[in-house]
Amino acid sequence: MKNGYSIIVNNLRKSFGNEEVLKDVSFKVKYGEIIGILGLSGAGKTTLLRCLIGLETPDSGEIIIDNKKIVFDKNKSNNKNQIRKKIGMVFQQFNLIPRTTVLTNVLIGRLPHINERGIIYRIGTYFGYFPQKDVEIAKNCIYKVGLGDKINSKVSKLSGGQQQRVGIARALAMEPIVLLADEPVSNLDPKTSEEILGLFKLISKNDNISIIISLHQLEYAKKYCDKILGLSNGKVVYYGSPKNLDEGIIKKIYSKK
Ligand SMILES: Nc1ncnc2c1ncn2[C@@H]1O[C@H](COP(=O)(O)OP(=O)(O)OP(=O)(O)O)[C@@H](O)[C@H]1O
Repeated sequence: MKNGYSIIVNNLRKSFGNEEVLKDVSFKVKYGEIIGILGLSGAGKTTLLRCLIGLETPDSGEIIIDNKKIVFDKNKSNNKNQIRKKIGMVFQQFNLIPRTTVLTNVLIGRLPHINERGIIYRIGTYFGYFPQKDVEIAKNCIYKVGLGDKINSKVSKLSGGQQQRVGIARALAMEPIVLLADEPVSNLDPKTSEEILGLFKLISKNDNISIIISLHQLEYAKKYCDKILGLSNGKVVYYGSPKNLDEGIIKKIYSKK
């Protein structure tokens, strides 16, 4: 089991035009830790997650994932794709292919690994052929999220909570060391939201995967996260245990300034 930090972020800055959205953001995440990002709408939560997965290029600062620094410079050798394979993403809108089966959706999470094996494998997946080894990994992930009886069901026939479980299984099929989830429960009712957050917690502990979740509900963050990252106007105003969150800190997180 890996110890130490899966992600280290140092002095990250990101602007869009004249608006500086991330202002000197620094934090470290241990393997197996679950982090909740809290902040007002527009605080920079999504931008931070997008920087971590390489969808946005920071203006300056450092991101180290699994002890490897991400190279942002377009002119230098780019290791972004290698790093990206270590990070799975779970979306608010699930981002699944509704007319296909749970298994097919989860197998998509295997593509970065399969494509790496060469053009023949890549063509195979295009025609729906997936190596048995990858099918087994995908099935295991489906069992892990509690959908063992739905492997061949169409995603469109599943409830919202079940669809989000498929999204989690697809991210797990990448065999990541970090899972990022951007408001993964905003489209779910309270009971289902808690089930999904409970599943994240279980995965982080059982599989030693770090999970970073942006959340709008303070109560959920307190109940399910090991640490809270409070972002206000692009700045980290709190990083620590939910136990130490007091009224003053909560006010700071949810203030505009
Ligand atoms: N691609 C972009 N181009 C220009 N501005 C952007 C872009 N992406 C985000 N922004 C701006 O950056 C700021 C932070 O946005 P971000 O989506 O990161 O906030 P958030 O905390 O995730 O908000 P929410 O809780 O509403 O999702 C906002 O002012 C937003 O308009």
